[in-house]
Amino acid sequence: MTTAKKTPASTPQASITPQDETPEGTKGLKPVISVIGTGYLGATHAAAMAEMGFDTIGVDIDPSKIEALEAGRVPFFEPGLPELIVKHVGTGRLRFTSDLADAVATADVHFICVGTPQRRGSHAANLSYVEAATKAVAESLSHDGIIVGKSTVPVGTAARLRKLVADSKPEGIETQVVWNPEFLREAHAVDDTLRPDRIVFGGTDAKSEAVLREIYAAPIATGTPVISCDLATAELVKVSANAFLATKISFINAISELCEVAGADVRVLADALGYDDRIGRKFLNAGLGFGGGCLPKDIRALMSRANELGASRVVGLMQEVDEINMQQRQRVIDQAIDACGGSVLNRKLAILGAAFKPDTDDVRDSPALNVAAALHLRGAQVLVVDPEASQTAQRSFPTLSFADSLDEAVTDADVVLLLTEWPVFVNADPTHLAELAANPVVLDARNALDSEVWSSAGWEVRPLGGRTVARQRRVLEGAALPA
Ligand SMILES: NC(=O)c1ccc[n+]([C@@H]2O[C@H](COP(=O)([O-])OP(=O)(O)OC[C@H]3O[C@@H](n4cnc5c(N)ncnc54)[C@H](O)[C@@H]3O)[C@@H](O)[C@H]2O)c1
Ligand SMILES: O=c1ccn([C@@H]2O[C@H](COP(=O)(O)OP(=O)(O)O[C@H]3O[C@H](CO)[C@@H](O)[C@H](O)[C@H]3O)[C@@H](O)[C@H]2O)c(=O)[nH]1
Repeated sequence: MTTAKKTPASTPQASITPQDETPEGTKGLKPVISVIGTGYLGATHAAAMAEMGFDTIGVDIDPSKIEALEAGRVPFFEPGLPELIVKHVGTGRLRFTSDLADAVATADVHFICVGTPQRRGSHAANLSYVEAATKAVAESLSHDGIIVGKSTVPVGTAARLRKLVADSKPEGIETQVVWNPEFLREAHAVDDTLRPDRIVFGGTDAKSEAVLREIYAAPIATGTPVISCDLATAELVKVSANAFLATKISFINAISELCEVAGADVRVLADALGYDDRIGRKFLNAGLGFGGGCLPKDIRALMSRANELGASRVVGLMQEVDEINMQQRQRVIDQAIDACGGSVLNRKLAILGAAFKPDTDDVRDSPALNVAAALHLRGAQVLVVDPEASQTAQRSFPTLSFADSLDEAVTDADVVLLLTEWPVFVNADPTHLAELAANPVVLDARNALDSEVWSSAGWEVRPLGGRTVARQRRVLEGAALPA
């Protein structure tokens, strides 16, 4: 390690430390940082490290990603990231390479940001990328350094990686594997990285703790809590956070089903729950449910790992959360069939949204595309529109048809399905769209439309788990609730 000048005497215990208790020990040369894997997480982390003042080298095995990033182009859509990358490629503080050995030889702290997708044919996480990247870093070490895992991994992974590193590193080189899980959300990645809610360090000793505190000095100085704990706790904090968020969404979706049959309005209910600050309103939007590259695979990896470790209650809980989530997709498919009078065969369906959520082009496990593909397979003429994700969606679902504009998608549609609540859809002029559609029926699978406004413009609005305006009026006028 080229940077730490002084080593504090004691190893920190699990703690939440306020900003002004940063340990001594890293004053001097700034550590140079390598970031292994420059996808959604790694590219953002590398840019944020440069923004925090560190010379940073991003590494990826995908040469097309490196070529794009070196030229200041971000190979995916993430608001604010291109500006940050261009800025720091420009300042010379940030560079990208396919040469991992060169990056590791230059850097002191190596962040592992490669993917941990769901393993084929299993709920478990595929750890082959993390293992390969960590081993490659260990083998390439030419001076002491710290290996910092950021990828989301099942509990116990980091301890195994420590052994792998010990077996792979050159003789005489000192290194340590610690875990620093990442909580950024796509579409808010830059802000979440520069201004995180909390920072978790797992398995640090005094020296690595001091180096990490120096790296995160800027957010720590603004009061961001730092939680230092053992490796297993750090790994589990990350997975538990995603499990809790997924549970919150499936909870409200289960309640939405009850709202639908009882004639209640899930949006009003969620607002009322949200006023209780023990509950909070966030992640209580009922609808098509969660997708993306994190929540679905992380709850499944948790189920798999908990099962291995014999923690059966977590397995049961996550199984239910997953089932409720997947059932939401089926509910929308059933509603579309119902809205078409019993069959979607040869009916024209406008699908608004392909990304797993707004403000991203990520279509990994996208509920919208899942529904679009299922309806396409049932013989519907499906036309998908998305402001940013058409290209990524087309690559994953080449048999689906894509429109260039909202108007094109809605023209002559028998039913419109709002599946991803992009503002450009939610704020569209319903009067204009009603003139284009063959049938002004909209399935609001994200409960995002103003049903009064759309109804006034002539649309029949069918929300998922809420009441239609007509139904609200009937209820207000004293009509009996459905049995
Ligand atoms: N996407 C998010 O919002 C987010 C947020 C927090 C945590 N995470 C976690 O971060 C990890 C990465 O997720 P992501 O969404 O960025 O995935 P991603 O697929 O977008 O990026 C992973 C990158 O790693 C590269 N890679 C694979 N093996 C490599 C190797 N040996 N050397 C160098 N590069 C290699 C791939 O080419 C790819 O570019 C996952 O564990 C994920 O769960 C993701
Ligand atoms: O009330 C809500 C909120 C979200 N969603 C859906 O939930 C999914 C996930 O949304 P979000 O969590 O915003 O997106 P991600 O970018 O996948 O971020 C999650 O996954 C990341 C990767 O682990 C973590 O770092 C983040 O903290 C965690 O929020 C999306 O399909 C949303 O449409 C709902 O259905 N209802």
